[in-house]
Amino acid sequence: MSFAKQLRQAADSIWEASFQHPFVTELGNGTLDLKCFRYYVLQDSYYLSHFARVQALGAAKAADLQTTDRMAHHAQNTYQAELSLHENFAKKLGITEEEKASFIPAPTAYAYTSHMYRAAYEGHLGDIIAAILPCYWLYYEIGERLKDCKPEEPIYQEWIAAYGSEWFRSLVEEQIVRLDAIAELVTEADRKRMEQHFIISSQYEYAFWEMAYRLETWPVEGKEIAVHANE
Ligand SMILES: Cc1ncc(C[n+]2csc(CCO)c2C)c(N)n1
Repeated sequence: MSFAKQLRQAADSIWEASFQHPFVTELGNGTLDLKCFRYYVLQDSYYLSHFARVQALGAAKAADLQTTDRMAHHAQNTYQAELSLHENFAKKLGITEEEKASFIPAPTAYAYTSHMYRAAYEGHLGDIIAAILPCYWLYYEIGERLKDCKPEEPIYQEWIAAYGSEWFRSLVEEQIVRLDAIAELVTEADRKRMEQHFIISSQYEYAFWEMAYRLETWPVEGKEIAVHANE
C-alpha cells in the first residue's frame, strides 16, 4: 500500500468524525446557522493566508526547481482561488472591512496554523506535505460526499461546488503523488514524523469544524489582540 494510503487509513476514524460533524452535515442539508458559517469564513481566511506561506516554505525547501515552481504555484493558487472564494462569501454575508481589520484568531485557528509552521520549521519538504495534505484531501472527500446535496442556501451550494470540482481533484492528486515519491527516499524515522504531522493535522481539521460550530473564544476574554483576517 502506498505511504499516502497508509496515512489515510491511519487517520480514518478522525476523518469519519469530520464527515459526521454537524457543521459539515448541516452545511450539506442547508440547516447550518449562517452565524457559524460567517465565523468560519473569517477564521478560514486567516488560516489560508498562513497556509499559503507554509506552501511557499515548501517551495523554498524543495530539492529541485520544478518542485519549487509547483509549490509556489500552489501557494499562489491558495491566494487566488481560495481567498477569492472567501472574499465572495464575505461580500455576500455582509462582512465589513472593519470586521476583517479587527479580527481575532480563535485558539484552534492559531494552534492549527502554528502546527503547520512547526512542521515547516523542523523538517523538510516531506514534513510540509504531510502536514498540509489532510487539508486538500479531506476537503476533496467532503466535496465528493456532499456533491449531490442541494442546500437551499446558495452560499453552501457554492462551497460544495468548489471542493467537488475536477480542478480541485488534480491539485490533491499532485500532492499525494509528491508525498509518495518523497516517502520512498527518506528514513523510517522521517516517515514516522510525517505520519504524526498528518494525524495531528487531521485532528485539527475536526477541531476547526468544532471551533466554528461553537463560535470558539479564548478562555479569558477581553485581552485578545486583533489582527487583519488576511494577515
Ligand atoms: C481549515 C481548512 N482546511 C482545509 C481547507 C481547504 N484548503 C485550504 S488550502 C487548500 C489547498 C489549495 O487550494 C485547501 C484544499 C480550508 N479551506 N480550510
